[in-house]
Amino acid sequence: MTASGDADRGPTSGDAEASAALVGAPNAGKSVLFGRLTAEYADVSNYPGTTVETTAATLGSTRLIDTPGVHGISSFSEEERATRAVVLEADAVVNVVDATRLDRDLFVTLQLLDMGVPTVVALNMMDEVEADGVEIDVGALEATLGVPVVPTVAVTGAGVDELRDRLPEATAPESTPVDAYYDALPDGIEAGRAEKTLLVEGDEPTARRVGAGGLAADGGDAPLAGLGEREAVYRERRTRVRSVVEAVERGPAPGRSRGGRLGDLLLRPVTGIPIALALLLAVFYVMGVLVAQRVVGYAETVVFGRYYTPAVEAAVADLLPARGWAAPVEFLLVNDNLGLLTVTVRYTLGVLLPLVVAFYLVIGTLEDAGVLPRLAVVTDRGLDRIGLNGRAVVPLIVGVGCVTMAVVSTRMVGSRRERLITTALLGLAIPCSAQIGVVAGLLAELGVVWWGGYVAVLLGVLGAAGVVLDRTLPGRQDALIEQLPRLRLPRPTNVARKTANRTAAFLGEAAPLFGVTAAAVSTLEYLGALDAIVGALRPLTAALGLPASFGEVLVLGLIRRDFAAAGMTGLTLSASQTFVGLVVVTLFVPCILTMAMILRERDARSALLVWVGSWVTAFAVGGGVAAALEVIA
Ligand SMILES: Nc1nc2c(ncn2[C@@H]2O[C@H](COP(=O)(O)OP(=O)(O)OP(=O)(O)O)[C@@H](O)[C@H]2O)c(=O)[nH]1
Ligand SMILES: [Mg+2]
Repeated sequence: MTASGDADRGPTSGDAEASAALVGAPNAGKSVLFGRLTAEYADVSNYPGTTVETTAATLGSTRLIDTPGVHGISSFSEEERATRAVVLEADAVVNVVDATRLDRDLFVTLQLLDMGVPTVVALNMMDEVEADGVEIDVGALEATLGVPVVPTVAVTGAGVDELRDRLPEATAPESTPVDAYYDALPDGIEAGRAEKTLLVEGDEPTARRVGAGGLAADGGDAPLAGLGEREAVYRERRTRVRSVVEAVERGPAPGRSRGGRLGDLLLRPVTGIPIALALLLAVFYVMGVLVAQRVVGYAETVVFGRYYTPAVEAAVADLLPARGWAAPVEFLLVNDNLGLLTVTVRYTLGVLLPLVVAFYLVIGTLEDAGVLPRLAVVTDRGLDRIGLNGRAVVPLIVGVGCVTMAVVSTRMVGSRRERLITTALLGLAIPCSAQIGVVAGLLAELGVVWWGGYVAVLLGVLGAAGVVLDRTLPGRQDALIEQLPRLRLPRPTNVARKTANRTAAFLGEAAPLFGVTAAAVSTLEYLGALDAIVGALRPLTAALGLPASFGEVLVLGLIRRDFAAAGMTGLTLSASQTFVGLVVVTLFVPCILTMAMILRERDARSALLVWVGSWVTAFAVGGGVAAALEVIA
């Protein structure tokens, strides 16, 4: 259902099916509306930049497209290019406006109307407008804009039926003040109103498409000089936005709502840091104590230990003949190390699944509330010191959910340089949910101090790696802090749906991969080759003060770091050995799917940098921690 936006495509004709696109600022509620209108779930989170690729589904006979949030239809960033391409092709646009931020969001509205794109405005978040004590004269707004305006509360579904009904009324005014600029365009240009508007705004892909660059080049001017009236057009449009807002909005300036005050507390270091610590403790308690010790403990000892594993072993023994060829098959299926039907199933369903689901619930709740970007800001004011702007926070947060997805969302991070830094940090130091789950489980048995130590080591590595990358990569960072989302009460239905989606994706991806990995490792073991590999890794494991069997954990870690963490549950280690092992496993190479994504989104050099860098970091830091623990103990 997901189609990558073909960024530089111009309008094409002859598509039989009508299409409509949801377009608007980041975090305005497009994806919630998309879900309401089509019953297709698109990822929803309370921070800007959740949607990075276009998604389509049908609404009656119309193809409805969800797009990444943008503050303008242009080509400055990857999301904007994706959204611009969709807008140029769509037959109509549902412009989703965050009604609490009219002054910001009507810019896109007026731009769409200037482009002559048939538009219906969904005036979303009307519940929050009401809670703020603000009044918006919807009739007046509709009259001023000259297009249908439908107040909605996407999360409750209010207004969604009316929005669906009025979609066919999508329209645009005959002419707008931007028309005055068209005269300045070179003669003989073949472009519709949408493209003419983009041209006067100096949109380069459009200029290239209509050949305007070439036209101006022999006229002596710089290719876009005659076309780019961007400054003037934008200024004029902002003036119009202000006068529209003044005309239709009444009431207290969006001031200190309860969410606003709490949001401020999170941002101030004195209060924010203790809250962040409290949240970390809560995660530790939920993950480590409730889920790892109780649920996983029960699953391992009772469900698998008492019932499942003995039954499967007995069944395999009964079914397979005790003849020669059956021996390797039996080994593959039920060996104590990574038997396909025994240990692999236990790790996947008994260890990984409960922990992953629990962490998805935790992270989904935090995402829905909008606390994560704030915590990131307060706990890491030094973000710019490691060469990143505020937008990089989101991929790092997404990474805690799934690093593979996060690599895709680095698209929203300003420059190439910052994208590379963010990707590297994701690969090096951000553990994914599956991993955090197992890690928290293992650390819970050691106690809360170790949990604190683990978090501290990771933050230290994150900071150090950032500083090093910042110093060594050429270029400068651009300052750009995305507006923080408003704090909201998490919605259980969204959290549940998101968790279900992610769990299904996790099982679909991890289970087969684990099966293949386990079969491969068992085969190596049967052939005696595993011992050779483990032997080769022995100098490394010995340097960490870990037993040779940790080498097997590393082999699993080459595929996925959470497999490695799960593998550690099968070893007998002392507290400090467990800690060292977990640090190494966390910093070890990204899972192979993440590597594939880095190759797709970046290039082979970056992928190699991250992969080799992970080996070095994991063992350097692990060795350091091992040495330090020896000294303390
Ligand atoms: N109170 C309230 N919250 C809403 C409403 N619509 C959406 N939200 C919340 O706003 C947040 C953003 O919603 P999304 O649908 O992910 O926003 P989006 O426009 O798709 O955002 P991007 O994908 O980042 O561009 C989520 O936390 C939603 O639950 C609404 O009408 N009222
Ligand atoms: Mg979205």
